[in-house]
Amino acid sequence: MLQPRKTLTNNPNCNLKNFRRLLRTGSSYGKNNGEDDEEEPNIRLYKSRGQHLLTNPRILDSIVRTSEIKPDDTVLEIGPGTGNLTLKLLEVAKKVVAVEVDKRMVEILHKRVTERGLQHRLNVISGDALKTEFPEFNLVVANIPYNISSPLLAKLVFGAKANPFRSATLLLQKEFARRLLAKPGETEYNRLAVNVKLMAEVEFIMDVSKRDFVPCPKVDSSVVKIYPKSKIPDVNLKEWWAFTRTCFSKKNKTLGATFKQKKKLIELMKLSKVEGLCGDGNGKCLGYDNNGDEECTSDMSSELFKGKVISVIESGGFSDKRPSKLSNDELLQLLSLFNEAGIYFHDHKRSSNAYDAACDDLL
Ligand SMILES: C[S@@+](CC[C@H](N)C(=O)[O-])C[C@H]1O[C@@H](n2cnc3c(N)ncnc32)[C@H](O)[C@@H]1O
Repeated sequence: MLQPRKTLTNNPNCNLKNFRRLLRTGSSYGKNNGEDDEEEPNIRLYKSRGQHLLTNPRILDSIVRTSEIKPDDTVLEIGPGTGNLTLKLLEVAKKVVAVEVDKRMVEILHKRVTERGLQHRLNVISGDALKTEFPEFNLVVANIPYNISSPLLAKLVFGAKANPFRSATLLLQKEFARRLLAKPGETEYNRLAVNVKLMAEVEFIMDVSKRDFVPCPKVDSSVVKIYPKSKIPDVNLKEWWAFTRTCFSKKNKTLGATFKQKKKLIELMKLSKVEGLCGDGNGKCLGYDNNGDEECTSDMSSELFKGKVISVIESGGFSDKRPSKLSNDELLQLLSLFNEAGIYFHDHKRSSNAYDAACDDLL
């Protein structure tokens, strides 16, 4: 069940002067030119739905400017809320497709857009953006609900082949944005960065203060711009996700140490097709007992497999390297060496579509 916020003013960092005005959900912030003065019904905002409305017109304008919208663009907006950003998008785009899960927001949005006579340019989809099949669009601009950042990003960047778009200008939680922007060797560099960088370039645009939202969230935000790559490395994505999950389970451990773990080796051995081993994925002899505790004495498959894995890592000079310091090119090279040796990471018996796997896994 959705838990409404008990109070919207309990954060001392909130700008209370603007807060009162902004309880009328469509109101603008700071200097008002009168355009947004119409009375809006009060609305209870839900934290569980990430309902923090961006209300500073200067930031809204910067986002629109940064997005470089052309007059014939169809913009996808996830979570339009009461339409503060939508109205600005409608001024410059040919069309806006807005996906909003909260029916109350949809109602307010329709009302505000109709009052400005812009309804013919807006297509509102009432539903969950993660479950909705997006109609055609060529640009994304959105202040998204932060609780769906990871799966939504996966849906956009891994879906870009089917749904190509020029760029996505997104307002994200600052820490999340930092991770997306992180380079190998930086503390924030993790699997999310690695997976997104496979498909897209990420550019930092600006930081946004928590005081620019109503209600005021606990965290600051950043705007980033994501550009899907025109040339994507030729790699099996499911295999890539499973491989990066293994590598980044302990991102600061050396790969030599990670791949010597008995449990990890057993998992890999079940999925791999390495010649000369009896543990060939048929569940017969895996070299260890079912718990992975006791070594099987009937054959030396597990030892052979371990030797194979180690020789692959050594052949590429990866034994002492740590995933947190590897570039995507290096990771791709290692995965390719593994696959060439018949060592696989993805469980092909696990049925999942590409998005589901990415959404489960991206972080
Ligand atoms: C951070 S608010 C942004 C509102 C507005 N764009 C703004 O900038 O003021 C996020 C919006 O996303 C909506 N939302 C939350 N989860 C959603 C989902 N799964 N699919 C679509 N919209 C969602 C919320 O109801 C809310 O209106």
